[in-house]
Amino acid sequence: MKTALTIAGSDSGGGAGIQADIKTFSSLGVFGMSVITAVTAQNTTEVKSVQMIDSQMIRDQISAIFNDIPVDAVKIGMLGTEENVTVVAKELITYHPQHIILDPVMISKGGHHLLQQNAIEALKEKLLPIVTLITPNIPEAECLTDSRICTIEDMYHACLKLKELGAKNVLLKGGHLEGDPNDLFFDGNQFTWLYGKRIHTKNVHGTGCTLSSAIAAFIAQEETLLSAVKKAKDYITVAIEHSLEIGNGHGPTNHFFQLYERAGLVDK
Ligand SMILES: Nc1ncnc2c1ncn2[C@@H]1O[C@H](COP(=O)(O)OP(=O)(O)OP(=O)(O)O)[C@@H](O)[C@H]1O
Ligand SMILES: Cc1ncc(COP(=O)(O)O)c(N)n1
Repeated sequence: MKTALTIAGSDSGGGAGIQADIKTFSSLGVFGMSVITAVTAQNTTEVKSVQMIDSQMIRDQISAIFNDIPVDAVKIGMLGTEENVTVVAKELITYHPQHIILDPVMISKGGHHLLQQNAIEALKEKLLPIVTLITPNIPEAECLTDSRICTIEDMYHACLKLKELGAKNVLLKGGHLEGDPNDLFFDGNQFTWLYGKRIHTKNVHGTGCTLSSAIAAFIAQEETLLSAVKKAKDYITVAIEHSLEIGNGHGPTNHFFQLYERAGLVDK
């Protein structure tokens, strides 16, 4: 069985972070493992508090896994602090997994900062150049490239700027712009649009986490990067289409639907 590792924060509400990642891995038939970087007290309406895990513990979790279990793909989500960014980059250079997908999580849907300001430079310098793919949303790409992204043209420019910063492949998610959520994939040479249709729902908690984990799961199963990205876009679209009315705020996406579908329990 193929394996995937998520290095991310825990979401007690179960919709984003480690919990969304592991659900995605399982739903896509990949054995999931986790390195927890932070514990958040969170639900569908807010992040109440955050406790960072110290960097020695993060190092220990990473080495425990890599010294025993083959890792076919890594997904990185919330890292929180500069220290965590540095230790994760250092360990990944040591263990050198073949595929690393970086979702540069900065701010939660509710506006809570999940990455300290002084960690952004470290993420750009130490992590961005060593990953296979970075999957920023529009505000994250604006922060990383120090530019405004309002139009399609701006999206192309942001991808080129991320390449200048050392990114090998970019998936710039367009969900935060008006209109349909079209994402732009750039492999350093060619641009490919992944077109979406906006689903009108408030239940979009953890969509970025789910998308990046699905990419990791497909890459672990030996899809090409472009194919993994396309299949992951289909996965998140269905997961949002069937998202769950759980909690009073932004509810989670639905990973179980895929399992029901595979088992022939529902019609597509
Ligand atoms: N309402 C929607 N309908 C259909 N697709 C959507 C919708 N919102 C987002 N998407 C898609 O979901 C994926 C995740 O994008 P999004 O921009 O929500 O990421 P994000 O902001 O990083 O998510 P999060 O921070 O919630 O984890 C992208 O492929 C995006 O196009
Ligand atoms: C632990 C953790 N990781 C990531 C997110 C981003 O998800 P969202 O933007 O939907 O709040 C989150 N809220 N919590």
